[in-house]
Parts: sequence; structure tokens; C-alpha cells
Amino acid sequence: MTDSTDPQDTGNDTGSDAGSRPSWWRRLSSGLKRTSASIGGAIADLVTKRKLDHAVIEELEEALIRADLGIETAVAIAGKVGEGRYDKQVSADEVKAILAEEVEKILVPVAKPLVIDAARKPFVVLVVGVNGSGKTTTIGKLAARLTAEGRKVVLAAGDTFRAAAIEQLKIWGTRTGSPVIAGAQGGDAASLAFEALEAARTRAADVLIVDTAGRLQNKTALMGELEKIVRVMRKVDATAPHAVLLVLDATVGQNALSQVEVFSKIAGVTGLVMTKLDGTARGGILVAVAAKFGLPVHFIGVGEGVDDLSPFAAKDFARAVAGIDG
Ligand SMILES: Nc1nc2c(ncn2[C@@H]2O[C@H](COP(=O)(O)OP(=O)(O)OP(=O)(O)O)[C@@H](O)[C@H]2O)c(=O)[nH]1
Repeated sequence: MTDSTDPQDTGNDTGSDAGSRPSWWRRLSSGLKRTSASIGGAIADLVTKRKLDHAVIEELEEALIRADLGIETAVAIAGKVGEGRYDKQVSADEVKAILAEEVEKILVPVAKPLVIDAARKPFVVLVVGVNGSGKTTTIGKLAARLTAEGRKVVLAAGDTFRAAAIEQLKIWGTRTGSPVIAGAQGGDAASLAFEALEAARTRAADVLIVDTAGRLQNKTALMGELEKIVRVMRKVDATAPHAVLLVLDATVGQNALSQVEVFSKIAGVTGLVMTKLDGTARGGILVAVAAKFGLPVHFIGVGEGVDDLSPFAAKDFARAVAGIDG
């Protein structure tokens, strides 16, 4: 775990296209190594041995589907590779370049920074997602980034269901110098959120980040809890929350699609963060999510360290997925 944010990486560009910086690129490409190795390996195997034919295109499709890019996207990209190249020998680099280009086209419209509106004080960010998706860690990393940008951040331990979640948030609070408003385990998350918003106002905080529980097993209860949190916060600020971030764990693959569907319905998600892209060969799921929902992707998590929350940059991500260097 690193204790300081990379100065290279913490300008006033929260979520902006900050991708060309070398340190950022290194973290991204090494984080996505498992995904790119799986896709790149398949591409090399396919095209170095034979000329392009139907069978090669089909196998390429399968490799892309295995990396969770989604069937439609996989078929479209493999089709693009085939265009005008049948019966020709193509290089792995050529295929990777086409892959990167096509993936970038899908990602460009969703690569949007998280804009903190300074007119909202505090700007309230509600963070939702299933347990274990990386919510608390993401909140910590985000607090570090915002604090490094000179913003005053307050954290609310709204996941009152698990004592460990409250403790974990407190640790991030200490690490980032952000006050944490927390209650007892099992307490009412909505009243905690209310208190936190009042406290954040009193402290003249710029941003309040609210953690929530994510027990999808009981959708009705979860919906009730999230709705109550929003209703109660609106008593303090009728415009809150100003952003609702859904944290998705890339390692769950296709399951991420149903999580986006459910949370969009119950929580009015305004943007996504995809975590654990470093721990999976299925990083293509981000492309499938982008193609299906078109929701803004603000950040990606490529490790557990404080620096491992990267603003989402379409071109860099596409090149990293395709395994293109630099
Ligand atoms: N490798 C890797 N691990 C991550 C990333 N983000 C979070 N994690 C790890 O994933 C685990 C779960 O993260 P949490 O932040 O506790 O997830 P949560 O959604 O808050 O889970 P609950 O506290 O159970 O609600 C932790 O061990 C984190 O360190 C990431 O981008 N990469």
C-alpha cells in the first residue's frame, strides 16, 4: 500500500484524459496485463501460423468473447479484421491495432471525467455497488485524489451493515486526512447520511462521499435503504446527491451487466468506476458495459494502492487491452 499520491497523477484533472503520462501508462498496462496477454496470445497464435480465413475469424471472435468484450462487439471487431484481408497473411500487430481502434471508438463516448461542481458545497457523491466490489477502497483512493487537488473531503460510513466496512473507511479517512462520519454497526444508514451532510456543511467541505451497503440478495431492502438515504439527504440539500457512482468489480465478468441494470433502476447511477482490472483476464467487460449502457466511466481501479485509481482514458485503455506498448 502506498501512502502518497503520485504528484504526476494528481493535477486538477479528476477523471480527465490524463492517460499519456508514463507512470499512469505503466500502471494501466501492467494492471491490464492478464487481459491483454489473453487476447494478445490468442491473436498471435491465430495469425502467425495461417492466412486469414473464416475459421481464424471465428477463433478470434471466441478469444474476444472469452475476454468478456461481449458477443456483438467481438463479432464486429473480428469482422473488421476480416475486411479485405481474407487469404492474406496479417501480422499480430496489425490485428492488435484494429482491435485497439475499434475498442477506442466504443469507449470514447463514455470516457468522461467526474466533474465536481464547485457551486455545490458540499458536492455529494453517493457510492453504490455490491459488497466486495471495491467501494470502500475506491472511496479512499478518490478521497486521496480530491484532497491532493486541494479539496476538503468528508467521508460518511453509510455501510452500517458491516463493522469492518466502517473500520476500513476510518483507516482511509486517517490516511487521507478526511474526517469520517460514522455510527454504530447496524445503525440507520439514512440518518447517518443526514448527519454526515450536516457535518460536511458545518466544516465547509467541498465534497462528501457516502459509502453504502450493497446487499443485492435483498433488492427490495436495498432499494428502500438507498431511497431513504437520498430522501433524507434532500432535507438538507434538495439537489443531493450530485453524483451516484456505481463501483463494478471486473472479475465478475458478465455479471457486471446485470449489476448495472439493477443499480441503474434502484439508484439512478450517473457514472461508473470499474475496479480490479489488474486481477482478471476479463477486462473486456468494461467494453461490453460501455457498448450496452453508454454510462460515463470516470475511473478504473488497477490495484489496491492509493495511486491505483486512474482516470479513465479511452485510447490508453483500448491500447492496453490490445497489448500495444506505449
Ligand atoms: N487488485 C485490486 N484489488 C482491489 C481493487 N479495488 C479494491 N480491491 C480490493 O478488493 C477488496 C474489496 O474491496 P472493498 O473496498 O472492501 O469493497 P467494498 O465494496 O467496500 O466491500 P464491502 O466493504 O464488503 O462492502 C479489498 O481487498 C480491496 O483491497 C483494485 O482495483 N484492484
